[in-house]
Amino acid sequence: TNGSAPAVPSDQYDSLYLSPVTVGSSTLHLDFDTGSSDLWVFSSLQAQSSLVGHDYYMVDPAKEKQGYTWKISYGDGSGASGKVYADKVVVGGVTATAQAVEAATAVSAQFTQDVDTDGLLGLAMSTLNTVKPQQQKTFFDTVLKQLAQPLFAVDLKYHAAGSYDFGFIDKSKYTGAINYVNADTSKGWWGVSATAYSIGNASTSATVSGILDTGTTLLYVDTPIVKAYYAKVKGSKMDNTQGGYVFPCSATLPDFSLTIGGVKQIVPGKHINYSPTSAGNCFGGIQTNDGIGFSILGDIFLKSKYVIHEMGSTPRIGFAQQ
Ligand SMILES: Cc1nn(C)c(C)c1CC(=O)Nc1ccccn1
Repeated sequence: TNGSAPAVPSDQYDSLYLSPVTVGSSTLHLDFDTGSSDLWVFSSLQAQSSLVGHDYYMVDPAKEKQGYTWKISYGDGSGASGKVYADKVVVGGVTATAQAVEAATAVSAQFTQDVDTDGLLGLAMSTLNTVKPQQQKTFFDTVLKQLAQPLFAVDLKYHAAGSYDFGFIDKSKYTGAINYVNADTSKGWWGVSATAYSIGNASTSATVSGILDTGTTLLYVDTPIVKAYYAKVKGSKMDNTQGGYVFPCSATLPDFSLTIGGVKQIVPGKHINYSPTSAGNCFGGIQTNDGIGFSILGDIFLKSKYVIHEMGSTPRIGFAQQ
């Protein structure tokens, strides 16, 4: 069986995208995350005060995987932990009958405060799954064999609802050719490399290695590239109190592109105006990766493309223009 689930922006700035998932007998709204590999949910194991505003998973003790635990921390300092259950998970009509469902007992403030997000559904390699004593499969790995093709496609949109397709490529969702490159999955992520970047119509040769990450809002690249980009934005500055580069909301932002597999993958300048700040300027969608040693191609990069993640004998990534 193949299937498709909507990806709805959680707010007016596309901070994250939420997809409806049936977990046991509840429908939760999860953030599908190609940068991690745990399916975790807000649950009845948590204090009631943490559940206000959230939909949550009503655990059934009979389904608990006794003695199993999980604990995840993300690069931005957020995290969660809890216990593990085996239950039915349905995404767009695709059913995993005994999927490892990681029920939270504790979650960090970033997640508790975001009342729209009821958990995450990881879509990176299962080698990054945090469950102990036995690592568990992602939803995609669990259903892989029942899909017509071993792939899922990501169609995030700018200030609009997109979708995640499982098992098939939807020709109505892209124009032109799909450009495929091999994925570097050696670190558990969907890794890609670019051979150049461009700001406006000026191109610079450089190696930009990064991971595709639907669970990250912005596009994080090496500091020299960030500086070169905002040098082209009048009135822009690094604002440490806001935590990144800001600029006048009236500024014209140049397009940015990464050349992957010989093809320029363009991020329209308009997409790089992420949101207004509390200080009356606007926060940039391109920010520094703080020397973590790789780039994070988050939603700002992804929302102009249809991106196929194919787990064949050689994992591949396909890029097409929306
Ligand atoms: C924002 C960021 N900074 N640094 C160093 C990294 C690695 C990130 C990406 C990140 O943490 N993404 C995330 C956060 C919560 C849930 C899912 N993905």
